[in-house]
Amino acid sequence: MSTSKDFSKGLPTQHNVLDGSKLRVLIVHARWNEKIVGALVNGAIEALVERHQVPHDHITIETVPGSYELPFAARRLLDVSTRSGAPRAITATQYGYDAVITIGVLIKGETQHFEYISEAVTHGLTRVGLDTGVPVIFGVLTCLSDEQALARAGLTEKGHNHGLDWGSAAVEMALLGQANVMPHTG
Ligand SMILES: Nc1c(NC[C@H](O)[C@H](O)[C@H](O)CO)[nH]c(=O)[nH]c1=O
Ligand SMILES: CC(=O)[C@@H](O)COP(=O)(O)O
Repeated sequence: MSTSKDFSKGLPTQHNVLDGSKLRVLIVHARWNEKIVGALVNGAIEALVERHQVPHDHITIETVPGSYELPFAARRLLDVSTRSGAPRAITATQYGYDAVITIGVLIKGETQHFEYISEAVTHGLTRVGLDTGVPVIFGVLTCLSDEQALARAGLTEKGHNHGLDWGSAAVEMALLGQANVMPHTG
């Protein structure tokens, strides 16, 4: 049984060896809650580049106003990626990216806006992934306070930047099903 002392948040590290050097990754992030979103985006990029060797020029970053726009933008940007003449991704889909990381920070206010947006974004992003066959990483924090959001972006003393996990999740999911890429996890 783990205690709070040896409990560490985030993904375990055995998949950090996955080679993402041939992958093309799209990051779409909201501009709401800019400071927190910025830290999460940086965490995702750090994981892609430093843990998984994704080349900087294989990472495309686009922004949208708020989290509600993320599902539409993810789908639209995937669709135009097939028409842009960009080099093809390594996965066998018609799209130019092997994975999409969507990032936003929803913080509960006084009304039910938070609940409606959270639910719509969650379902929308799930749908984009299943409809396109391109893994869509759910990098949307749904927080009840500013403090919760800051901690999950690694901006507090004991916080953990979830963007790091999202970068690794994107690589793992992009490589899913490809021969000889999964480390033996015993
Ligand atoms: N309140 C938050 C929003 N709200 C904006 C919506 O996401 C959307 O842009 C607007 O309703 C227009 O369609 N977005 C966040 O990302 N975070 C929030 O806390
Ligand atoms: C995430 C939200 O929708 C929220 O920030 C909106 O705040 P409010 O409910 O006070 O309008």
